[in-house]
Amino acid sequence: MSYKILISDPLNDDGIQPLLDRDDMLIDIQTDLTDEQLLEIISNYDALLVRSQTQVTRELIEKGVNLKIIGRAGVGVDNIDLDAATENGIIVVNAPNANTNSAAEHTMAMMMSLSRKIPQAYASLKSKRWERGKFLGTELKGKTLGIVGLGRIGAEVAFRAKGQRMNVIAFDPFLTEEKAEQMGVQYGTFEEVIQAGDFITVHTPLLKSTKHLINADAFKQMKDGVHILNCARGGIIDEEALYDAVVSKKVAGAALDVFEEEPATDNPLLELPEVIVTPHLGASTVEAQENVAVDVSHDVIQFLEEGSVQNPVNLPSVPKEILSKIEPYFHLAEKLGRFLSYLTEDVIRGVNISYSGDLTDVEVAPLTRNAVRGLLRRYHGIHINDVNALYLAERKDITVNENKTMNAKGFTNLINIEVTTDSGKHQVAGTLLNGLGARIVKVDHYRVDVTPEGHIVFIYHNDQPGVIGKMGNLLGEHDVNIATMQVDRADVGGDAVMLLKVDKDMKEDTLTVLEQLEEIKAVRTINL
Ligand SMILES: NC(=O)c1ccc[n+]([C@@H]2O[C@H](COP(=O)([O-])OP(=O)(O)OC[C@H]3O[C@@H](n4cnc5c(N)ncnc54)[C@H](O)[C@@H]3O)[C@@H](O)[C@H]2O)c1
Ligand SMILES: O=C(O)CC[C@@H](O)C(=O)O
Repeated sequence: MSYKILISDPLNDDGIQPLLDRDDMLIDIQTDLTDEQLLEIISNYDALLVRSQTQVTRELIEKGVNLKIIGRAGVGVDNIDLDAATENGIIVVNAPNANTNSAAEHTMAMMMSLSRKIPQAYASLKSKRWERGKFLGTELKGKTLGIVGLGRIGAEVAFRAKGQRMNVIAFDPFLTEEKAEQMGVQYGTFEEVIQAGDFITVHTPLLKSTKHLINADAFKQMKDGVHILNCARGGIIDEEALYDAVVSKKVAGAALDVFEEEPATDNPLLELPEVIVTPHLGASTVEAQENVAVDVSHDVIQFLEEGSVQNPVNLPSVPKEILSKIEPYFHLAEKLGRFLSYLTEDVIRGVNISYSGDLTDVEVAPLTRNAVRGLLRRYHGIHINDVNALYLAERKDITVNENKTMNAKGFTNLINIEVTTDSGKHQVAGTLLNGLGARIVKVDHYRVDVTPEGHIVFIYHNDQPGVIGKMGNLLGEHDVNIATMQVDRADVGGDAVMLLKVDKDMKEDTLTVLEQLEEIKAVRTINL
């Protein structure tokens, strides 16, 4: 199997070497494509790798009918329509740790440039002027740095600012007073941080909730002569409000690496001498560019080969040690879901998945995704996967619940899936037997013992003499070879089931003949 990978933004050559080294991956580097050209060719590719230039829109994703993975060589994924990727079952990965250091260093470089007016002084002397009186700076030592967003980069900036002997106060919705104390920073609310800062730097993602977080009202609350930094994302600061605050001298200076619209060559803020700028260079170091490209390349290879990734954006990541514990159950969960999908012909309203025994100790969400994938696979074919399984269930108004119980009914581990339909409930349970692999051990209320693979005929019938022989003869006449047969019943003479493993999928006419037998209530042919 070979894969085609399109790289549509410039990525570091050494970083993509792991991809270039592969004989089974065809790498196409085309960094000058227009949007139209990209739309035309995207269906040829299994993977797309971008930085922040390529706009990965819904239209592009929908045209990318063969796309399986989108890799963002960097942190921010605001150039990728994540909902569209999830809906289309495409995993998005990024490189969240690879440029943290560079972005933090860039923030510090901007802060020092801002405090000592280095860009302005540089421009002045380069135009042959010697203006020593014009560029009076301010020390960082003893000043308060307000950090909004104390994630990876915010925390690195805090650490470096303390090295400059600044006082650091930070706000982040996930920051507790204890954590702040451990990090040696003062804990504050958003208002406390913006009111206390001599310098204020933002390090949040751009979200609906952070768009224009720093707006006219926020500027009003700040100290006079405050310095503002944004090396995170354009749009976190309201640029019009910043412009007014600089002109009115409320803000003494601002350092911006990112802008609401990029490239930002026409931005009015460029006219203001107090505003220093770089063209989105936070991650532009040799090290960061190599790191981000290496990280996404590895995830693309790992995903195409094994179906797992280190840095998923639209799927919760599972730590390696947990993954190794639950991986053996992936197949079982998917097969149980698949088995169940054949038991009911009615619209499924709800799914309840119980995990017991050894499974009570582990994170089971990935198993739930696999079970739902199996359940819906009959209706969505290959278009359903881990990424969109829960989304597609939700779109079909199917409620998915998972729970854990101690009672594994004598097994060391047990997964029980129950579906509710308008006409009733069906359930199937399975286990991993030590050394013997996966087994389905219960279907509805009946005990069975069957490996979840191959062709199965499941028959609901009346418990009465002669049924088994009749069925065997009839299948023989229709050239159906029975590999194994199991029966169980609710009560003597009551409801009963028969589970047959057969060598090949049963033909439609055989099924019709079976269904016409008066002892038979229903027949399900199941292909696992
Ligand atoms: N300039 C560049 O080239 C460059 C390079 C790398 C990253 N970035 C950007 O820097 C930003 C931070 O990246 P990171 O890796 O540290 O991300 P991160 O996810 O580690 O940290 C973001 C933090 O923001 C916090 N947050 C979210 N909403 C908030 C709010 N309303 N108020 C306060 N805090 C809030 C989150 O809780 C989180 O701790 C992102 O926008 C990223 O895209 C820019
Ligand atoms: O690709 C880039 O250089 C931008 C990177 C940066 O903004 C990020 O979010 O990682």
